[in-house]
This record gives sequence, C-alpha cells and structure tokens, in this order.
Amino acid sequence: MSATISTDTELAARAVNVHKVYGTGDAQVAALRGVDVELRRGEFTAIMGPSGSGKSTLMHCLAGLDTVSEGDVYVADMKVNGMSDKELTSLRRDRIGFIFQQFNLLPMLTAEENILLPLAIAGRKPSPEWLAKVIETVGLSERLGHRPSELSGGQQQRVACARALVSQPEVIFADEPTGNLDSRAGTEVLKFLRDSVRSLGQTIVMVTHDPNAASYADRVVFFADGHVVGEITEPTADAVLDMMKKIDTVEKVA
Ligand SMILES: Nc1ncnc2c1ncn2[C@@H]1O[C@H](COP(=O)(O)OP(=O)(O)OP(=O)(O)O)[C@@H](O)[C@H]1O
Repeated sequence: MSATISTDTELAARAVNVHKVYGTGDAQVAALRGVDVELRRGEFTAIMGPSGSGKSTLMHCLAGLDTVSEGDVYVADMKVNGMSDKELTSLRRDRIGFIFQQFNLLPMLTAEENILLPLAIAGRKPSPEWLAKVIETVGLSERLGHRPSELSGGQQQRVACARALVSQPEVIFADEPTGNLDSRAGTEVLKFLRDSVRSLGQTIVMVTHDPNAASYADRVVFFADGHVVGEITEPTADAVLDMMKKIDTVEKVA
C-alpha cells in the first residue's frame, strides 16, 4: 500500500519503492520492503508502527543519513540517493532540520547560541524577523541567555525545535521528540510543533510510539514489517490506538 498521490511541487520529501537491506547472508534484515510515502509541504506527518517496523530506517534514508538498497528518495525535487558526501552534507545542513529524543544541545552554549549554531557553521545569518518569530513561537524569549543545564527538559527540547526551525529547512525530521519528557512538557513541545506547521508553514515528520503525540499531526502513516500499511488524516488518539491494535493483531496472526 502507498500513501496518497500528489504533484511533485507540493512535496517536501518522498520515498519511491524504497528497499533497505542490512547485513548479508544469515544476518540479512530487510528493514524496508518497497515503501512509497509522500510528505506534503506545510503538513505535520506522524509515522507509527511496531518496534522494528522500519520507521527510523525510513527517516534516516529520507534525511540522507543512511543509503537505500533500492528505490529513490527525494527532498523537494532533489534526489538524495546518489548524492556525493559533500552534497549530502550541504543537504543536511541547509535543507533539513533534526530533533532528537535526547535534545542534543551543546552544554557550554546558551539557548540562543545553540539555536544559531547550525547557521553559524554554515556561515549564514537568519533574518532578524524570522529569528524573532521563531523565538516567539517557541516561547523562550526570557530564557535565551541560559545554558541547557539551567532549563527544564521541555524548555531544552523547545530550544532544539527552534534550532531546527531557524534555517527554514525544507523538512524537519523528529525522532521521538517527546520520548524523554513528562506528559506536560511533551504536550508543550507537541503544541509548539503543531503551531510551527500552522503559523510558520513548516513541514514536520515525526516518528512516535505515542498515539496521543500522533494525534497532533495532520496525518499518521502506519508501518508494519517494512511496509506502509495504512494512513489516517486528522487523527484522534483513539483512532490511532485502534489502528495500532489492528496492526498488532495482523502481525501476531502472520
Ligand atoms: N544498522 C543496522 N544494522 C542491522 N540491522 C538494522 C540496523 N538498523 C536497523 N536494523 C534493523 O532493521 C529493522 C528496522 O529497524 P528500525 O530501527 O527502522 O525500526 P523502528 O520501527 O524505528 O523501531 P523502533 O520503534 O524500535 O525504534 C529492525 O529489524 C532492526 O533490527
């Protein structure tokens, strides 16, 4: 099954018949077995599925952090597979934002310095209007001079979100962004991600195990055993939970 057909210009990223095999011989694992996914611009997509179903592998292939065994991956109209190391580095630096479960902030830098670091490395400066808008959306204006150790987990993750947003990437990939947060801080971050799609027009792809987190997305794409097995638009947590139960039952029977 593939997830919805759109025209190329509406797409922030896509996978076309992607296969990924790890290892060789007896140790071979087919992590992706013919995945077709389209990620539309200005949309918040959640990717869900049982452990080992291929969610992180797909995200890593889309972001150029891992190579595909077969098929094609695109960010906007740029084909990612086949890029040189240099091209991949500039793709990841200039066109893609990342948010990780562990925040990955540099402890010796202030919140503001962390937010600006990727642009500083690229030798770029954000427009002051955009920076102000991102900081306002993130709700951190009072905390910009603080180091990560002086911030709560939720605040640290919001700094990481601002860092991902500030370069206005084509797409932000978030891998379990609320996995290390309590439910209040998790909700803060999810609301922020939701807002950055709605008011800043950002495109976000989030891998999660949490049906409540997925309910903040515009669309949920479900994986099982290296395939896309379904999708729900305008999801509720209950609808997501029902779908996960169905997938679990099918997997157990298979
Ligand atoms: N570097 C690797 N070498 C070998 N096998 C791998 C590697 N990375 C992933 N796999 C295997 O590929 C399959 C898919 O893994 P992946 O991490 O994409 O699943 P996932 O859906 O993200 O799981 P989880 O929800 O537990 O994070 C699994 O069977 C995993 O063991």
